[in-house]
Amino acid sequence: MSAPVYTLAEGCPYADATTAQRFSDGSPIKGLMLLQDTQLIETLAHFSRERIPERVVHASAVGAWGEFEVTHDISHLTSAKFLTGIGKKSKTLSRISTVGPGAGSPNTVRDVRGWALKIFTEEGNQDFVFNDIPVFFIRDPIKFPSLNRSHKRHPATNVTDATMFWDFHSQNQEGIHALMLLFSDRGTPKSVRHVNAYSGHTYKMTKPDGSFHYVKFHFKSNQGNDTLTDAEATRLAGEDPDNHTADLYDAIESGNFPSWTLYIQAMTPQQAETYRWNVFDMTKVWPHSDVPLQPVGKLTFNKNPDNYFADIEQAAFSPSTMVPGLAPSADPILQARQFAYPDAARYRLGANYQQLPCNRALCPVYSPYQRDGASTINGNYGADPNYVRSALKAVAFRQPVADDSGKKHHDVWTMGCVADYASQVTDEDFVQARMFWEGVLGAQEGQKEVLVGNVAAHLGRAKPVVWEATFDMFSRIAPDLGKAVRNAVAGQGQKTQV
Ligand code: HEM
Repeated sequence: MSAPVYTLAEGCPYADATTAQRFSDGSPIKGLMLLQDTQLIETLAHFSRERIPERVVHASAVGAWGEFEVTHDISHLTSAKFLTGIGKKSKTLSRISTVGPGAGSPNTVRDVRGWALKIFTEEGNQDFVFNDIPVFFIRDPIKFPSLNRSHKRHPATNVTDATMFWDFHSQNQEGIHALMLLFSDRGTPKSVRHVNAYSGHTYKMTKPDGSFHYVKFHFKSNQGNDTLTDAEATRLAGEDPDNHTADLYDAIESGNFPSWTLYIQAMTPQQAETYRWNVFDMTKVWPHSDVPLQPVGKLTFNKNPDNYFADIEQAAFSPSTMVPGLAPSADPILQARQFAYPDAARYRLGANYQQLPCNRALCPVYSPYQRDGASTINGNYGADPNYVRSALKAVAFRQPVADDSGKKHHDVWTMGCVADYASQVTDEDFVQARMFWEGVLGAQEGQKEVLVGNVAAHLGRAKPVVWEATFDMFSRIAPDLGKAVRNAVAGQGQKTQV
């Protein structure tokens, strides 16, 4: 292959990429630089603009291209075409991230993993913006900035701060189930190939007749849900901070393609009405014994990005990006997220971020009432009318969804009044955390001690002023847990006993 001819960014060939033009008498040490030196000026000016705003959360990540294949028919639940027809395949783009730390931070820190997936379907893009734990720390969206600030850096010291972390969580105890998962070894996954991903939220699967089911999504790793111990994760963070990034890249490069099985849990609206837990409360799971998992399809990562910045940093995922057949539920966190992600993408990438190659739908896009703006690269719909209902050019529309009584009952809001609302914590919020403590960790030799040790190591770095409230919070799960955390913090360095 012949070598590419170097040019400036406007395409003009240039003699040497290392020269600078200067005015001199030939002396090696004397000379003045010239403003006409376009190569030097463009090189320096572009360098200062290489960074775009980092994601305010989930800044550090790894990504891959892939494929989703339908393995089980669920056309009785949804009209979404990418889920209809066994064997149907769609191209995908994924981005798996830590949440709190900034870009370039060690991969193995104790944190939730974000798990974003874009499925390029014949009906437009379907984004799943999930986490590797099935519950969330809050259920009131206004708390989201506070939650994340408490996990990040202190405003004065700029150091991550255990006191802020436990102060937030001991005063907002609805997150106890998520905390239990975070401080088990699931908070330190072995690699991104070994994490599961969960919608957490309840979504809706809809049919054109207006009927629907409530669903939760689960992507289970076919590599197994494997973890590191706290000590292994800490060692890797120092010795091999890019460990997860390199692991995924190398696996894909060597043809060892990781895969996940997609399952759903589905409930009718009537079942949701009488279910023990509010299906719009993201701090609760639906135990599999209540609502069994149904297999749907297989996701495989099969291609590394050609360029990280172009494919992964510029990728924009949003829970609001949904194809016909899927819809948001009334979960307040999910509702808030419908706004937050496109808003963040416009700030980070500009008004036309959907036109970037990594985000561009593969099916035809005709959105002529959204045009112009910085970096318009889609032809801008030429001379087509830029206003609605023009008689000059016919535009076809999707058939509206019929209204049936089931839909009316859950989606038509005829009574009520505007009121300020904040959820309150009750004993019921500790039930599932207790099920995890007794049923899951209790069934695995030594895992209760692991969780207590992980909590104590972190809480021990916080100021004592937040300890009592935190011990009390863990006692609400089980008195032995609260006592064990108290003893472990008091006796840091001694062996943990539960
Ligand atoms: C009120 C609640 C939430 C708000 C306001 C919120 C907001 C945000 C924002 C602003 C970003 C950065 C987006 C960007 O710059 O492109 C982000 C990223 C992300 N969020 Fe959330 N978030 C919320 C809850 C959640 C929940 C519950 C999950 C998982 C179930 C989640 C998963 C993610 C993931 C995976 C990313 C990274 C997306 C990517 O890779 O580009 N978030 N969130």
